[in-house]
Amino acid sequence: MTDFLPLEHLVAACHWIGAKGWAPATGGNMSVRQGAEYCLLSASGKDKGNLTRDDFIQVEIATNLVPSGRKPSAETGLHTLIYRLFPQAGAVLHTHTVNSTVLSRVEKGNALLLSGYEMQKTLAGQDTHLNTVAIPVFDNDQDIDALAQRIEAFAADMPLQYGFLLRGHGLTCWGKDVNEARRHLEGLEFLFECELQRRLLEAK
Ligand SMILES: CSC[C@@H](O)[C@@H](O)C(=O)COP(=O)(O)O
Ligand SMILES: [Zn+2]
Repeated sequence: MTDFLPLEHLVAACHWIGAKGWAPATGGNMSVRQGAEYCLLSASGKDKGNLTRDDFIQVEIATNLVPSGRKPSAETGLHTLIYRLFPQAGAVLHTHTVNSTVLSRVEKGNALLLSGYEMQKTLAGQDTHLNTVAIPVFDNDQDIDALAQRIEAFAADMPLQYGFLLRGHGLTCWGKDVNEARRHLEGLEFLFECELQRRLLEAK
């Protein structure tokens, strides 16, 4: 695995996420696609800001089976769902930030609507602040299989793009490669902070 450049990029992304404080106290998980059948997922329960290559575990996308018998993320089923839904997805990042945790609770509906922000253009395919970008919000669940099934059913009617929020939990986002997933994470996090502050100020 030493020559697998996307994994090097992912390890660097994990360190960046840790330095940002977006994966506190072992929260968060990260993965990268390894061909059509497998992905490499962060080990469960580790400090994601300090991961090394050896902390990534191969998982079969179709089955969630782990050839090594090691223990990947408790949220493996959400990563493999993204890789199954989107053959072009190359990396998935899940973070626990204050903005995503709070905003996903304040928003009572099933989507966070973002419009009027120039930074929407950090999201692939968005070219104007005049669009409305809907980020789905799913109620959190400790049963990851059930949660993945709920998300998959939603996606059958309304294709997912960029990422989704888990209420009171955090953001899961992806991209065609680690760089794009990082840009989506940073862009969405910026937008969440703006939206939270806008709601706070306009409520006064
Ligand atoms: C630190 S509690 C958070 C976990 O329950 C989970 O939501 C999480 O993001 C990290 O789980 P992990 O199994 O380490 O990938
Ligand atoms: Zn989590």
